[in-house]
Formats: sequence, structure tokens, C-alpha cells
Amino acid sequence: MTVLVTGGAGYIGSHAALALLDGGRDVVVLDNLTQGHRWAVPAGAAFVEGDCGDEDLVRRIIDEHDVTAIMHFAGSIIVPDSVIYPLEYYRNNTVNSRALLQAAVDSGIRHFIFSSTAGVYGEPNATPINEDFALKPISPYGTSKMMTEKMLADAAIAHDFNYVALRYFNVAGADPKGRAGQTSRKATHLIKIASQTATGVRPQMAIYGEDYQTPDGTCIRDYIHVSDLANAHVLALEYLERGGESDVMNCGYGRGFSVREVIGAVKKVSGVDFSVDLAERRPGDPQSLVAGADRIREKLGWVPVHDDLEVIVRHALDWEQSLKTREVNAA
Ligand SMILES: NC(=O)c1ccc[n+]([C@@H]2O[C@H](COP(=O)([O-])OP(=O)(O)OC[C@H]3O[C@@H](n4cnc5c(N)ncnc54)[C@H](O)[C@@H]3O)[C@@H](O)[C@H]2O)c1
Ligand SMILES: O=c1ccn([C@@H]2O[C@H](COP(=O)(O)OP(=O)(O)O[C@H]3O[C@H](CO)[C@H](O)[C@H](O)[C@H]3O)[C@@H](O)[C@H]2O)c(=O)[nH]1
Repeated sequence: MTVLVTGGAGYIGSHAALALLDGGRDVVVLDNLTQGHRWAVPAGAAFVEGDCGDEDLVRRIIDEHDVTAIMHFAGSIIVPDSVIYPLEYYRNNTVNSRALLQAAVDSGIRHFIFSSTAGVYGEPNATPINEDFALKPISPYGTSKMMTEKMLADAAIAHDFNYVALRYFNVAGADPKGRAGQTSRKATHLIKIASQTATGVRPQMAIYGEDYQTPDGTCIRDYIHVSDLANAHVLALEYLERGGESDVMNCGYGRGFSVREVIGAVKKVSGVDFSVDLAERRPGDPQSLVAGADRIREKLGWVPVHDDLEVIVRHALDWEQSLKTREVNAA
């Protein structure tokens, strides 16, 4: 009765592994460490270094660890890179997911939870965004995730398993106990970048576009604390184990903050008035993405506990400080 967590050496997967272990479950992490770190895999989880697209390896792990469910976080995540290297994104996010799914079906896995994204909606012209909105991704990243959702839907009809695809909005923050956080080598996320600037890792940062049709001209996003998101995965697994129907669910709080509001929160919480430039719009940025967040609450009984931008920012800043100490100690 073990959960296989692909990508569990990365940001969200390591938090989900912690949440599973905290709940008394056994966990085996499969990660190829292209982005993740061995030290990020929580103590208490078994670890296998390898690729989630390696069907033989996955079948062996399922067999050896008595795996009954899979949480699939492994993937490539940088939207602009997906525009430059689309085939690489389809390979890692779609082709490797297909292989993982094949191994899961072959081995009789009954429950599957997939990391999808708000990126599958593209640029909807209404907000909040509900799960039944049309899927019109505007990047290869979003399309690669949408294709995996479609594979899951078809495979769950043909084979004996149920699944939940969780469509994350903007994930941020870190484990409140300081056990995990975002360590990505190539950070692009707003709260991570602002936290790095506040803690002196970066000299300054930029706002990408101030001419959007929003109250302060900057883009609006729905920021969800990574530990609330990790908990949603545990609840999704329990739901599937109860025999819940396969479904897709948005993961967000249903409330948006502008880029300026986020930077203001980081300055306030850190007490550092760092330098912020104004830059051109970043290509492909939708103006406003806010989750319609009722379904996950109703179906999973999910009740977020860190639904507060300043709490998210506090945890992100604490993690950034701890990374600096870790680097000093490692040097
Ligand atoms: N971070 C976000 O805001 C966000 C938003 C929406 C969706 N997601 C999705 O959530 C998942 C996790 O994202 P994250 O932010 O933790 O990213 P991350 O880069 O920190 O973690 C991904 C992990 O997967 C591993 N990996 C990549 N390809 C692999 C492969 N083929 N086989 C085995 N391991 C592999 C990497 O080494 C890394 O440890 C991704 O699928 C991503 O698309 C993230
Ligand atoms: O230095 C920065 C970084 C970001 N931004 C702005 O902050 C907002 C949020 O940007 P992020 O990069 O933090 O997040 P995205 O909304 O672009 O992307 C997130 O949501 C996507 C779905 O919409 C994908 O799931 C993706 O993986 C996930 O990071 C955007 O308006 C962006 O232009 C800045 O102004 N300056």
C-alpha cells in the first residue's frame, strides 16, 4: 500500500510526499533529478533515481514497493521554454506520461492523480474559471498537459482505475515547518523571484507589463499555498480510494492578486524596499487567471488553512533564507 510519487524531488512533489508521510502512508519517489535534488526527497520516503517514462523501471518499482496509487508530478514546467522546445515538452510531459500510464495499467494500479495546470484554459475571457470552460491552451506546455488529461480520461474508461487531474493555479510558499520549498535551478515564478530579491539573492526584479486592463495595470493570479495543494492530493487519493468518480478539479482559492499587490506583500513582510523595474509584457501571459474553486471543496471536503497572501510570502521568504544558510554551509 505505497504511493509512487513521480517528481518527488521537486517543489510540489516533495510537499505531497511530506503530506503523505505525515498521514502515515508509505511513499516511493521516482525522480530523474534533472530539476529536483536528492536532498529534497523527504526522509522516510524510498527513492529511485530514474525516468518516469521508463516503463520497465516503473513496473519494477510498483511490484517491489507494493504500489497501489500514483501521484504524477514529474514534468517540464517552464511555459516560455515550451514555446522554444515544444517537442521536448511533448516528450517529457505527454510521451513519458503515456509510458507511466501504460506501466500503471499493466501493473493494475487503481488510482492516479495528475498535476495539471490552469494553463489548459489558455486565455479565457471570463473569470473565475470553472472546470467546464473550454480547453484552449496557448502554449505547448498547456497543450502537453491537456493531452495527458485526455489520455487519462480515455484510459480510465477502458481500464480499471480512477483518476483526478488537479489543475493548479499559481503555486507558492513553502512547508510551514521549513522541511521543503522551491529550489528550482531556473526560477521564473513571481513570489520566488520577489523573495530572492528581498533576501539579496537577486539585485532587482521587473514587473512584466503595467498596461493590462486590470485595476493597477498588472496581471492578476490566484496564488495557492503549496502545503494546501499537497493536502488536496491526499484528499484526492482518499476520494479515489472511496470509489470516487474520475474528475478534474481546479486548485486555487478563488481570489486574485495583482503583480503589484504581490510585490507589495513581499516588501511588507520582509521589511525590505527592494528595487523593481518596469519591463515589457512577457509573451503569452494571460491578463487574469482566478480559479472557480467550488468543486474541489465540495467533492474532496478540502479546506485550505494557509489562504492568506502574507502567510504564503512569509513561508517563501523563510525558505529563501534557509537556502542561503544551506549554501553557506555547503561552501
Ligand atoms: N509550480 C507551479 O506553479 C505549477 C503550476 C501548475 C502545474 N504544475 C505542475 O506540477 C508538477 C510539479 O511542478 P514543480 O513546480 O514541483 O516542478 P519541479 O521542476 O520542481 O519538479 C518536477 C520534478 O520532476 C522531475 N522530473 C522531470 N522530468 C522527469 C522525468 N521524465 N522522470 C522523472 N522525474 C522527472 C524533476 O527532476 C523535478 O524534480 C509539474 O508537472 C508541473 O507541470 C506546477
Ligand atoms: O519576475 C517576474 C515574474 C513574474 N511576473 C508576472 O507575475 C505573474 C505570474 O507569473 P508566474 O511566472 O509566477 O506564473 P504564471 O502565471 O506565468 O504561470 C503559472 O501558471 C501557469 C498556468 O497559468 C503554469 O501552470 C505555470 O507552470 C505556472 O508557473 C505574471 O503576470 C508574470 O508576468 C513578473 O511581473 N515578474
